[in-house]
Amino acid sequence: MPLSENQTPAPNDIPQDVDGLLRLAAQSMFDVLARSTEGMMVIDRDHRVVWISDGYKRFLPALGFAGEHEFVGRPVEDVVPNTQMLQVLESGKPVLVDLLTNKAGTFLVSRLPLRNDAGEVIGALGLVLLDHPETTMQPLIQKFARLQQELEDTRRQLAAQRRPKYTIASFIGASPAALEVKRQARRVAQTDSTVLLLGETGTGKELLAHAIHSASRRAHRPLVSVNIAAVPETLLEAEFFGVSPGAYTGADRKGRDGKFKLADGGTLFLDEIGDMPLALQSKLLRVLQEQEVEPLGSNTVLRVDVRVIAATSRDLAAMVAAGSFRADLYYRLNVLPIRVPALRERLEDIEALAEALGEDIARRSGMPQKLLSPDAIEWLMRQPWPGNIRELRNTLEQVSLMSDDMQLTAQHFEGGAGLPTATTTAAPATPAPAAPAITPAQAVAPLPELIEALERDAIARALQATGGNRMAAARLLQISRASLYERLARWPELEAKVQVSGGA
Ligand SMILES: Nc1ncnc2c1ncn2[C@@H]1O[C@H](COP(=O)(O)OP(=O)(O)OP(=O)(O)O)[C@@H](O)[C@H]1O
Repeated sequence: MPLSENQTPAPNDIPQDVDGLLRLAAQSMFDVLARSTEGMMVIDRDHRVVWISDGYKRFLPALGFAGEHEFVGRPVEDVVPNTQMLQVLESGKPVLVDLLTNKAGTFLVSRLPLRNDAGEVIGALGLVLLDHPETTMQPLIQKFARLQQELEDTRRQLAAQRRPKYTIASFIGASPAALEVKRQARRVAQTDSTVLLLGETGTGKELLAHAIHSASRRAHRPLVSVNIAAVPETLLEAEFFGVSPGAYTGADRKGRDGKFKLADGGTLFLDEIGDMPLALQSKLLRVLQEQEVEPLGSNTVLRVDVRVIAATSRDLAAMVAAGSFRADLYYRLNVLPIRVPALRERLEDIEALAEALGEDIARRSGMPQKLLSPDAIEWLMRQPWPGNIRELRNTLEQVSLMSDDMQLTAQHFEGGAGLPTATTTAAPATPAPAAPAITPAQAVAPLPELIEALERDAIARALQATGGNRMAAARLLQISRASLYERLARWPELEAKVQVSGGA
């Protein structure tokens, strides 16, 4: 029915020949492209060149052809080196932008499949969008090159940070106990098994983990560390296994690789494994057994090749007995245990350690290295060092910085700040009895008061031993960081002993 003048046609009624319009659009587009691009060609389903545009003809001499008659009619792969037109014929998928380089130059090209009404691929269309894109696309290429350079620099910096800081020779000491540790470290470095480093705080477990990694076949791959005690429990799972894109909104929207993925091909150092929450222990066990991780919010698994070195200052066997550490994980970790001796078990190493630590302190502070008199060495050997080498280092650093003298004697240490936690006259085999926290006069007092005095005193000593480092002090006391913080809040006078930066 004809429309009256003031009637607007409903979209469905458009009395147009849509097919005809589309054909026209295709034809116009073809003509525009044939004229405005650098060149165009069509091949049939037998990959023969059936047509080239006028623009394309100027490439023929560079491709080695005198004229169109030598080129058209021949298989495209015979006349255009490196062509990818056959792949488009085979896959039926367009390649919208690609770079093609051959003896005629480098070109920015597009390739589109041509289909008949039944949808079958009956040929392909090739477009040369830009001739010598290296000059025409210079600004874009420069920007791309700059971004690539920045990415490369960042990768290099990250690799440098992940490079092992220590080798086995960095573990100073020639005592039988130290030599035995180094022998075991060298031996386990040859294997790919899980290593468990057991020892008190500050004995050099982290140093050994780096050393084992750098002596292993994985040395050229990353060493990634996670201090389990330092990561809030709620974030640990994402930290370990990563987050798949879209699992969360906000900062993690794009997804994030977990430490296992980052350590792929290398080593993962799990410090303070004893602080691992029970729920995560079973997941860690699965990863150790299967070498597969499942990022949060994803239902695919990633294969990883990671060697785990775990460390703890806690008594894992006792934790297993108490039910706070899974027995199966403990056995899995305990394949190659190395017990790192306390400093008081290898007092003969103190001189060499003090020398090496003194050199490092001087280098870092920019001041000349101080000499230690024989009586200073003897004094150092008489201390119990509950904070081990970290405590020895803190003491040396504080006494060196407090004095202008070039030689440090026992007197400097006896009167200096940062004294070790207890002084005895004979070299002890076990920690020396500390000065009593409770005097005889207080000895008969309400039990809660006595316990509180003992606790306060123990915390003060631990903070002193660790140079005010709260995390190390909590480890030394074998209490959680949270309970140390709670006690520090209760006894503000102890806060004065906390390092400004070492609170961790
Ligand atoms: N044998 C050693 N030779 C030289 N320096 C050492 C040695 N052992 C430890 N150190 C130094 O002592 C400090 C503490 O060592 P490290 O962090 O490896 O101990 P840790 O056992 O991992 O301690 P924590 O359990 O508290 O994390 C570091 O500065 C380390 O370089």
